[in-house]
Amino acid sequence: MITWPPVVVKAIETRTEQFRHDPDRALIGSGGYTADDEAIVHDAAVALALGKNVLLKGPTGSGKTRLAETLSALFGQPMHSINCSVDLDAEALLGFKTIVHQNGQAVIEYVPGPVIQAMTKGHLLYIDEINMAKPETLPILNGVLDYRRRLTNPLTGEVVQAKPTFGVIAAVNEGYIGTVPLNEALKNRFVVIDVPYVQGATLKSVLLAQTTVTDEALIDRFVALSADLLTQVRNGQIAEEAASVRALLDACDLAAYMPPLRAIERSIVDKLDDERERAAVRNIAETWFEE
Ligand SMILES: Nc1ncnc2c1ncn2[C@@H]1O[C@H](COP(=O)(O)OP(=O)(O)OP(=O)(O)O)[C@@H](O)[C@H]1O
Repeated sequence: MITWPPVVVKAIETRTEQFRHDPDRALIGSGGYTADDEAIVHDAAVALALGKNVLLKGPTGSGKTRLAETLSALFGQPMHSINCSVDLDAEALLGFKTIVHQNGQAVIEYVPGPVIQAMTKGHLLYIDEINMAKPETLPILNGVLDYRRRLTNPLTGEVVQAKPTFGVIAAVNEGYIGTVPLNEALKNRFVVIDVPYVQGATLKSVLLAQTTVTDEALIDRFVALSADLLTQVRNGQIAEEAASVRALLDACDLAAYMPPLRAIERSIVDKLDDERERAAVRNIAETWFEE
């Protein structure tokens, strides 16, 4: 159980009340992030309550999105999402103009994008894969992340000032062996929270909660497999996605219907390109599961 400091308790109470009847309530996260270290959730919540931008840093499938959803659920605050590797242009962030017909007349209407919506409604904004943002997108994001919380919307010419509860959570796939580094000026605007793969008893509880497998002995072997895979990742022997919790959840789910080694082949091995890495994962899996 996390003991929340008063600043978080107050933010939870006021925001839960503020967004109780919000038309975007469907955008409130579902929660469910389980931490090895409670400081992860605690510190991220404190930073958000203080109006700071939070950067979740961790390898693929480590629960960053799940953690953002959990923070949204904690504060009872709707969250709008953008993915910088998909939502590449300004339109995807800020919105677009369209022609609508009103009383037989064609009028141009502005449809606000997720950044503008989150700012004007005081919601949370989740920016996934922020390190993949294109150089031309960065000025928009810099303005939003700035302490002034203000931007000039090029589509309307309006200066948009964010409501006080507006908060930004960003995520970057920066793992144990490093990926695309984040631009320093951008990183500087965040409080950074590391989100590593959970292990041991925490991983077991995640697998029990999110897969259909109920056989604890089988789950224990998957947890042991994960620990071994992670050691090999840290040694630089295999790619880090091989130790992804997401891939492990897939393997567990499949293992309810097929031999575990086949489930591991489909969920983990077949995602790796390098034959040496594939063999390494197979070898580790064979120490825990029989043909
Ligand atoms: N600590 C955790 N607690 C609860 N669920 C977790 C945890 N870690 C991983 N998961 C589960 O693993 C899957 C992947 O998690 P999620 O999508 O949040 O990862 P991510 O870090 O955002 O991945 P990516 O960087 O690829 O976008 C989800 O099904 C999520 O529920």
